Amino acid sequence: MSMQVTVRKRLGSAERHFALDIAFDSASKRIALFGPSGAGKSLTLRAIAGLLTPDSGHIALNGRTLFDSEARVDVRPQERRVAYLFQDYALFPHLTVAQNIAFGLARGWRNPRRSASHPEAQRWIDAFGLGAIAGSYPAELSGGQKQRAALARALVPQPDIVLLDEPFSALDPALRVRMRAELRALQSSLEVPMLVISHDPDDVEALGDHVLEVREGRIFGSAPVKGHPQVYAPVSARAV
Ligand SMILES: Nc1ncnc2c1ncn2[C@@H]1O[C@H](COP(=O)(O)OP(=O)(O)OP(=O)(O)O)[C@@H](O)[C@H]1O
Repeated sequence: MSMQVTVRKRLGSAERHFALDIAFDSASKRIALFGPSGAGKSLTLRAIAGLLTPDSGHIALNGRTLFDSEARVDVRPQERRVAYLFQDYALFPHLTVAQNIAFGLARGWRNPRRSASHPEAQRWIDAFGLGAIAGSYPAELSGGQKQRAALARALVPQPDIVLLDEPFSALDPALRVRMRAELRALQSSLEVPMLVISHDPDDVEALGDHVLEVREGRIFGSAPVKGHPQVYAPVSARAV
């Protein structure tokens, strides 16, 4: 896996501005963007996914250019082979687990039929142990089942990377611990690289090998998580 990201974007109104100026390279399969609320983590993720157009910059994944302002390259989100997992998983409430997962394969706007069989979707249903609840609707699922269903839907189209935006933010602390462990186990068993954003050091510890700390729109520090615990230190404790 190789990822190069340089993104500059100015946002705001007359009274309030935010300047995003992010640059990093990574060869890790487990990248974590860590930093306080409002630091620019989600904006960075959205730029990688193609949901936010930078003012300037360059984004490449495994040598494939997804965005380049100078060369005027801007690959459409659906052609980037980048999966984006939203904070609340965004499962379709009116579709069953199997239909939600098959939706990852769907071309066009038609929902997958309840009765249709999709071997590629079935593979992930089996891999994630979702067979017993394949016919259930999202409202009937536990938090862990929702997470697995959303991940399965994201993985079905065989993305080059999965981006996870604060995957546990909506959970109570006990469930958060369980889901973190579950995602950690999935990371070990899956080949697909993941980039996770979080403001929780425990998430970073469990889910990242390459940690990038984001503050005020910039990469403030970059380190392998185990070797450099100073990434967790308060900003005042370090030289900027
Ligand atoms: N469309 C916009 N116009 C102006 N400012 C924006 C816009 N979108 C985001 N911002 C600002 O950019 C900053 C970074 O936002 P971002 O969502 O990337 O933060 P974050 O690090 O992901 O925080 P959180 O953990 O709270 O999601 C915030 O201060 C936000 O208010």
